[in-house]
Amino acid sequence: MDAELFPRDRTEPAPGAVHLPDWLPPARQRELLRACREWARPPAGLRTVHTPGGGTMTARQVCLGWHWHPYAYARTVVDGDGAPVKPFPAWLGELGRGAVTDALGADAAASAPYDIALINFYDADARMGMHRDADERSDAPVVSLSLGDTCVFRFGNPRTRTRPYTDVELRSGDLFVFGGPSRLAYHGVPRVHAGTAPPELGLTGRLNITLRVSGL
Ligand SMILES: O=C(O)CCC(=O)C(=O)O
Ligand SMILES: [Fe+2]
Repeated sequence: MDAELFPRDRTEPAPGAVHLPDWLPPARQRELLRACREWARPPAGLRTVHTPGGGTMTARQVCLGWHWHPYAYARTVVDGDGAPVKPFPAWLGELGRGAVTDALGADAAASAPYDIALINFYDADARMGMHRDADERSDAPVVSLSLGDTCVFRFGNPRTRTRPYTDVELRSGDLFVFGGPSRLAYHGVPRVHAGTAPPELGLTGRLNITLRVSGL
């Protein structure tokens, strides 16, 4: 990673979509990583996701609160070991509210509590195609936290998978929030930069945690 003379700035790549670099201090990153490692254990642990068209997602996933499977939510791991999904902890909801307040202001913080976490683990070859987070029944902003390796996060528009989009570099500790007119924007992860995680974190690869309000 190149050294930097100036801190990275907050940016708004699309209306309602905000990138806050270095939002999570190193100690909170380590705490969140420790929690992710617990959540990834079976039952209802980290799994490979298969899509109805016969595809396999390269990022492996574990869910809290509600289990996402293409393209719906359930209370048990219906496409895996069948176990009940792990509970969504209150402290993660507080983190989500704080994130939305910092990114979009207190008025944007959802009245309904955050109750879903999708945790994706990317190894060096993993990526995620352009998609919308459209299986929730709430227009509350999606909160995305990144740990470990830096990635290219492609953030687009609600109409098409293609341009216009902006490529944002998401590093360990970065926050990205998308709500309002960008809540249903297409986004994806075309690339992970292997070996770029902060060495003191102790993670090989990348974790992304998205927090959502189910409305279910
Ligand atoms: O890994 C990321 O940064 C994005 C993850 C994502 O888009 C999702 O879980 O729906
Ligand atoms: Fe997504």
